Amino acid sequence: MISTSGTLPLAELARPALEVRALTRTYGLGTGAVRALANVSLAITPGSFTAVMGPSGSGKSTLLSCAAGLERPDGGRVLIAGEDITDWGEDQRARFRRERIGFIYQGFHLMPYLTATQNVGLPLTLAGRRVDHDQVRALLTRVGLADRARALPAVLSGGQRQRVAVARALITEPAVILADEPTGALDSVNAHEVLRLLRDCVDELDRTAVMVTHDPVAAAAADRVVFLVDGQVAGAMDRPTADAVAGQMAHLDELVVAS
Ligand SMILES: Nc1ncnc2c1ncn2[C@@H]1O[C@H](COP(=O)(O)OP(=O)(O)OP(=O)(O)O)[C@@H](O)[C@H]1O
Repeated sequence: MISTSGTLPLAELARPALEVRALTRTYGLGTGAVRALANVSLAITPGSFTAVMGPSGSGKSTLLSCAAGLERPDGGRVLIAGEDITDWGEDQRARFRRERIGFIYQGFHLMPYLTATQNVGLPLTLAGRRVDHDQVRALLTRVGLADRARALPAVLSGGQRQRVAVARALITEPAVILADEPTGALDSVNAHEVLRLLRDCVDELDRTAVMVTHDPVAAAAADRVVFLVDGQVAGAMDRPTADAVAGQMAHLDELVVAS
């Protein structure tokens, strides 16, 4: 789905923000080998919000890790904004990751000794780029934390910490934001707020987001849900509702049989 603001340049609209082609990832060898991903292909449209769901062990985290270049697939390709990162060395992938991918984790992963402002600016600092303090202030305002700019994570609530993490994920204007269970550690009010922020990132800032979640309510914030079962894409749902997603999750085995 394309953002309603329609401000993305045509060239960017034409190519996926993230594409994985025939991705395969196996852990271990011989009889103990586990096939975490088996021939997974996905193309994520710029300016869209995609949820990835599936049972425990279905390959969701492995998919995000491969998409981010944290892990190398055994087979297949990973392209971010048209750049094929599959064969790059670790240093090149790490640099690219810092600049072009925004991460949001279930456990926030903020630096405990840095203020909210410093945490938001950290990806730029690590990339050796100047931190634009007006941009950091604007992002903290967007996530509703303008008055907590100097706070350390320890004095922020879980919801506030995750909102700092959302601002941090946006600072480099990444090609794609990858969120692994971003609401998993939050109560429903804070979860709702974080989902609203992710939605706004897509609708108002033309960002692209891919979120792994177990929660049908969270998945319903996305434009599309992709279902994984046993390391394979087992179906997708556009314009999901929480009830429809929950219904589909209850029948995933049938989807695999049908696919
Ligand atoms: N480093 C690893 N070494 C061995 N096996 C692994 C490793 N990482 C993942 N696996 C296996 O690969 C499969 C997919 O794991 P993955 O973590 O991607 O699933 P998931 O859908 O994210 O699960 P969950 O919802 O429980 O987080 C599982 O069978 C898992 O045990």
